Amino acid sequence: MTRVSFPADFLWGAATAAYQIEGSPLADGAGPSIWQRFSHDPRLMAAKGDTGDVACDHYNRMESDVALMKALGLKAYRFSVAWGRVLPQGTGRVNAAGLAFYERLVDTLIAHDIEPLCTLFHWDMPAALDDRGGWLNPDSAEWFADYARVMFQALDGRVKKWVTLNEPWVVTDGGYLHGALAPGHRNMFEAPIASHNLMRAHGRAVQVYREVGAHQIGLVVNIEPKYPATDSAADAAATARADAYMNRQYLDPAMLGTYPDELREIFGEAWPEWPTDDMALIRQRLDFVGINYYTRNVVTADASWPLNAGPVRQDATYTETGWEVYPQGLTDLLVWFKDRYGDLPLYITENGAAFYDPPQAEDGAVHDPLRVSYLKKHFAAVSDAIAQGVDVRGYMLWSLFDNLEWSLGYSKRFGMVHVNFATQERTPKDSAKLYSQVIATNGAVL
Ligand SMILES: CO[C@H](O)c1c[n+]2c([nH]1)[C@H](O)[C@@H](O)[C@H](O)[C@H]2CO
Repeated sequence: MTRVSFPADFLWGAATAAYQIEGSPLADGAGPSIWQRFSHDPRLMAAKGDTGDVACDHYNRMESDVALMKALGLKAYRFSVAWGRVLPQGTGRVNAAGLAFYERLVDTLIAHDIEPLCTLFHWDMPAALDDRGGWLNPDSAEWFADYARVMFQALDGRVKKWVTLNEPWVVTDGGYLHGALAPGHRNMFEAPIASHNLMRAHGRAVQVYREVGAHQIGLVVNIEPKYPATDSAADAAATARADAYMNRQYLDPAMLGTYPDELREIFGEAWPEWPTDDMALIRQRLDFVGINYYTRNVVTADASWPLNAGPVRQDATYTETGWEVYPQGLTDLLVWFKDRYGDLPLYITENGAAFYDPPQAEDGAVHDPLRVSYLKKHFAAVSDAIAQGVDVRGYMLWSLFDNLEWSLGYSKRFGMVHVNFATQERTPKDSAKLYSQVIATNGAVL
């Protein structure tokens, strides 16, 4: 590992998402999202009773939360917009009060010299659009384009880095194939359709941005590098299937205008023949790509697992969400991206870990040594990739706050700032104190 170093203007920040932190999901005329429905349905929600009704109460605490971001020294803050706050029915009438919250958030960030990075879609589709088929409806691309236009026209200039979608793979795999996430479908024929329409929506939003925007726009994908358990041909094929399904299924169309060949084998009769025009729509020039990295997967051929590709547990530290701590995977995937797709600017738009933290701070402190260790190793991994010529421009720690970890509820704490959900008290953990030093010294403290 070479000495840790970062470019002088490296953008150090933190990330959150609307439904995970805001609370007040129906306030001021907002329309419900599919996550409002899903989290209130005990048949669907794994952590029954955990909803986004309050979360971190950020909707009511925004100003003090931004002041806390400033105190931590953040240079940037990646947030998402709840589509249904701005367009309660998903299309049509704009809810001025809902849009005003995001204008206040952006203005407050700028007043504190914190750059806003805005994600348009972080999983919380308006329920009214789900009633019209959601991402299964081909009209969803235009619904999203219209919503994006509203946001661009309201905030572009104050927001200079836009993200269309957060992790289309998770939306598709979790929401349409395995049912663990909203809207909770379990249908192999639906998954490719939802996935393709998500990517069409991404393409349309970028086209709209090129009409009305003046700054930068990108896509955020989760990448989980896949490593064969052995050098056998069967494990190599299983690894290629897993990589195609999770990683290349989204970057190849966005960057190359093609789907990986393995997808036809994986989905079989459930894989449609896509119109060529769609592939041209999806492949839009991007100003950056955001990479969400948490862990890797070691793969072996195993017919008892989807894709005939099963995970092989390693002799390593694992997080509360069952993810191996493997910082080398971040370096490897960044070099892989550059080699496969070229020298596009990249941001680490999410990286972090859930380890056990107590529900309450003790003596005003929360000691999280495992997270401190995780973060130090992953900062170094980013530095190693930069040293190998990868154009990484910034890092957004996941997450600023402990928050609603989707269907897992509040039990999985990813925050560098502890939240006591009984009192809403915020307490910077030791990891936040480390991060402040890393930001202040641009990594020299590592
Ligand atoms: C498969 O893991 C993904 O990379 C991933 C991990 N995470 C995510 N995506 C989401 O973008 C966040 O909303 C989650 O809270 C966060 C932690 O689970």
